[in-house]
Order: sequence, then C-alpha cells, then structure tokens
Amino acid sequence: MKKSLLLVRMFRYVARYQLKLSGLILLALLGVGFEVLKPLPLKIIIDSVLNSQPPPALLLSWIGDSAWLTGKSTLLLVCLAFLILSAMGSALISFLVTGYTARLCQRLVNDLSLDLYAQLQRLSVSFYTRNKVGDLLQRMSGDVFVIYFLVAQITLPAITSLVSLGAMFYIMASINLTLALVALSVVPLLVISLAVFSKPMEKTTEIQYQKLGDLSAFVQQSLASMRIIQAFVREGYMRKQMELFTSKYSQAFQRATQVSAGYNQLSTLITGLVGAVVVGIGASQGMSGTISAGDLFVFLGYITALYGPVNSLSIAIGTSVVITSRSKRLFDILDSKETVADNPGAVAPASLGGAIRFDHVDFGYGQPGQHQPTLHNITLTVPTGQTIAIVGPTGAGKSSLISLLSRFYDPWRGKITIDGRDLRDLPLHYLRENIALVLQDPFLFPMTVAENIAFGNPQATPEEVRAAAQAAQAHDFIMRLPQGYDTLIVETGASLSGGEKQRIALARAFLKQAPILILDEPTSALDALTEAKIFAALSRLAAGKTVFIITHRLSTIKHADLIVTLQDGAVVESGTHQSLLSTGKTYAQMYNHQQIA
Ligand SMILES: Nc1ncnc2c1ncn2[C@@H]1O[C@H](COP(=O)(O)OP(=O)(O)OP(=O)(O)O)[C@@H](O)[C@H]1O
Repeated sequence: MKKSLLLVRMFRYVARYQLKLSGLILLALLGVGFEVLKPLPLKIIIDSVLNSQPPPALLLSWIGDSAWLTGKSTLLLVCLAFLILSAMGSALISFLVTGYTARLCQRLVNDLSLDLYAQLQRLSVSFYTRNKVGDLLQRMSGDVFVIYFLVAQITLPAITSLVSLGAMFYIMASINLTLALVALSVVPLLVISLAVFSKPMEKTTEIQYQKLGDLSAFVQQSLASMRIIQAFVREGYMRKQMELFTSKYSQAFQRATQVSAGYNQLSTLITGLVGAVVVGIGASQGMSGTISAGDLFVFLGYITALYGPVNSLSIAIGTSVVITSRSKRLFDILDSKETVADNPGAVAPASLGGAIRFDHVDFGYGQPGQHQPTLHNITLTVPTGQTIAIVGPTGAGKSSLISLLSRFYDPWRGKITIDGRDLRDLPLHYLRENIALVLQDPFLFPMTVAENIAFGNPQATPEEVRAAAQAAQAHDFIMRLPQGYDTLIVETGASLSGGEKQRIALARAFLKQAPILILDEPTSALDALTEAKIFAALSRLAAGKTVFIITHRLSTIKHADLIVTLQDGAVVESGTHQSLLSTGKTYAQMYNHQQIA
C-alpha cells in the first residue's frame, strides 16, 4: 500500500469524531484570532496614542468616531482592554484546547487499540509463530499513539498554522506587499528541505521502530524465562545479548534523531535567515518613512510570530513522515490475512454430534512445496462418543494432528469433517465453542481460580465450578489455597505446581461441556494415583462425547475405543489395545517397554 494512503486510512478513525474535531478546530482557530490580532492594539498605541495618526477606520466603525471616543485616553483604555481580554482569552482557549485534544486523542487511541486487539484475536497461530510477542506489545502500547500525534501534532497545528499564516500574510500584505512576499518565501524553502529529508527520515524511523520491536521482544522473552536464565547461570550471556539489542536500537535511534534534527535545524535556519532579511528590509523602509513606526512594529511582531506557525507546520510535516512508518506497523497487523477463514456460506447446524473424519489429510508448517509436510495422508474415522488415543514417539505429529481439529491450522490437502461437514463449512467460533481443549502447557490467566475454571463457561454456577474441579482432582488443593476458589493466580500460574496447573486446565475443559474433548498430555505432570482418579472421572464425564487424547503413558488409554500410532507424521497402526498388542509392532513394543520400566 502507498505510504500516503496509510495516513488517509488513519484519518478514517479521526473522521468518526468529525463533530468533536470540528468543534476543537473552531476553538483553536478562536485562539489563533487572539494571537493574530495581538500586535494591532500596540500599533494603535504607537501610531494614534503616542503619535498623532488617526485610529484605523475599522476601529472607528466599531467604537464610533466622536471626539470623546477617539480621545487618546479612551483609545489607550480600549487597547489595554483588548490586550487584557486577549491574554485571558488566549489562556482559557489554550487550556480548553489542550484538555479537549487529550480527551479526543485518548478516545482515538482506545478505538485503534480495540480494533488491533480484535484483529489479533482473529489472527491464526501461524501469525504468532512469525511475529514476536514483545514486538506486538510494542506496537499495541507504543505505535498506537500515532493517532494521537496525527491529531495533536499534525492536524490541529497544521490547520491553525495555515490559518494564522494566512491571516498574518493578509495583514502584512495590506501593510507592505513586498515585505509580506519576502516573509512568505520561507514556505517554498521549507518544502524543498522537506523533499530532501523526507525519504531518509522515513527510512531511519522505520528501522528505529523495528529495532525497538526487537528489543521489546527480547526483554519480554527474557522476563518470561528468567528462572531458566538463572538456573543455567546465563545472566552474563543474556546481558551481552541485551547489550547487542540495545546498541542496535541506540544506533538506529541516533541515526533517526540525527536526520530529524538535521531537518529541524535546517528549517529553523531557513526561518531565521528569512526573518533577518525581512527585518533588514522593513527597518530600512521604516527609516525612509515608507511605513509607520506602528506598522513596522506590527511587521516585526509578525516576523517573530511567523516562526511559531511555520515551525509547527514543519514539525507537523516531519511528524507525518515519522508516523507514516509507525502506522505501517499497525496496518501490517490490521491488514494481515493470516486469519482462519470460513468457507463462504458457512452455517452453524442446530446441534453437533461429534463424528470426526480425517480424509487423506496432508499438513505442514509453512507453504506446501516449500516446506516439508509434518503429517502425511492421515485417514481416520472416529464415531460420535468414542475415545481415540493418539500415541507415538516424540515429534511424530500428535499435537499437530489435534491442532487441525480446532482449526489452528488448515490441512494442505484433504479435509477433516465433523458429522460429515467440512470444518471450513462451520463458522469458526461455532466449531471452537464445541471443542474443549487441554493443551500440553496449561495456561492460566491472572484471574481467580474460579474464573480460570469458568473461562470457557462464564455462566457456570459456583457448584458447577466445584464439581468440575472435583472431577479434575483439583478441589482439595484449591481449598488449601489462601482464598480457596477466590485465590488470585499470579501471572501464568507461577505460584502453582505443574500438576496443579494441569488439573485447573482439566477442570476448565470439563466445565465447558462441549461434545468434543481434546486432551494433549493432560496428566503428564501428575502422579499415577491422581492420574487414575482423573481417568475414572473422565470416563464418566466423557459419556456421549468424542474424546481425543494424546499421552505417552500407555497404561492410561488401555480402554480407549481406538488407539492410533503415529510415526514420522503417518498413521502406522490403529486398533484397540488388545488388537495392537497382538500385532507386536510399534504400540506393543512401546507398551511392553513401559511395563518393564
Ligand atoms: N509451529 C511450528 N512450526 C514449525 N514446526 C513445528 C511447529 N510445531 C511443531 N512443529 C514440528 O512438527 C513436528 C511434529 O510436532 P508435534 O508437536 O506435532 O509432535 P508431537 O508428536 O506432539 O511431539 P511430542 O510428543 O514431543 O509432544 C516436529 O518436527 C516439530 O518440530
């Protein structure tokens, strides 16, 4: 997408609040009015109070032209009153504009953050495999403020600067057109300097925020794995890595800052030089009597005042270049097509049975043809209500196989059906609502124990939560926690043992009461007795449900309706425990080996 379009798209967010923004702009323009008119009372004081020129015609039309009103004392009072009013007005308006801008911008940041969050929720697992969490965090918490800059540092300053430049030019031109044109020559000069600097500014900013993303990702990963770093005494190594990331970021930051500073200094220089030329010409015209002392005062006042809007205009243009690169980082997320799409016309059936079929499924991580497949030609049929165990050596593809059921990925070839419907013909949210899942690494949220268990079924009553915890053999240890079910779990469940976390994750899956239950090594961290109790509860809870279970402990799945052995991504055998034992092949060898061990 063209970079200029990125800002246009960003404006669509701002356009949602066009009424509020218009009000804000009008208020800011009122402030501009006070600023622009500021030197005029001083001109009147110099020309008509201190000297003998008549007051300007416009003023006379306002206050009348009786001798009393145009007396020097009254004029002085009128001018002073205007100066006081404009000082108070400017202060009040600036206060209001700052407050309203902050409020509007915060809303915009919130809107953008929510859209990004919603899109992140839609994106598939492959997106998260490709992007680092720390970098995404940086985009969500840092880059999202580009919309703030768009309003507060670009739109508002650009409009108010242009209007005040126009108004000042109009007044200056009515005093002395030549001088006004010299003063305005600053604008094309600034445009030329921006044309020279915009590409390098854009590039260096893009690199700067990429490096910041890398640094954030490294810090995030280090914090999450601090125990491992300490256990392996790799603090020194990690510090060196950190130095590397920070030095790369510092270099990029310095380069971007230097380029921006170059542009800013050049524009300051241009403004200063043009100002000096105007002062020189104006002063010499004043000396020759071409313009009055009051007019020259207005002119000089505007020359200094001109710097403000010209400078904020150049900052606004510079910022727009910088935020274009940062907006791109946001639109990369918003435009990502790495979502799991439903087939057109996907509809939810009235109910879901749970008969599952893998039909000649090939799957791999990455692109077919460019990457090796992980699963080859998988064909499996699991009738409703049956329990199927997937076994096989580590890396055989067991977790990959079940990840296809929740459509974390789609097959390269072949299809998976539930009750005869292709998974892609079911709305994704409907499919996932009908699957309860326990992953190998049970993730707990920083919420209470009860909330963690009820995560997939927030309407569950406390009694139902308790019953699920009992089935998962979690109730007793939960009751020993300081606040029982109301105990707040610290981030990722760091204060619980691996087995405790697994049991909460199991309770969460049991409580969901979905027709399909997928358990990926759900009891790997549990002792044999607890495991046996959980499997007893499972056989009761799983009545009528289709259950997929992956386990390395083969004694737990002896009663499964079907056992499938995977090896190197292919089904090498399937059958019941007894039938597989009798073949003496892979399953039998693994089982016998575990019996001896
Ligand atoms: N996100 C991923 N991206 C690329 N390759 C992956 C990804 N996840 C798994 N793999 C690869 O796919 C293969 C199968 O992995 P999978 O996790 O399905 O095996 P598994 O049988 O469940 O292993 P284990 O018993 O150790 O859990 C492995 O070679 C693994 O390296």
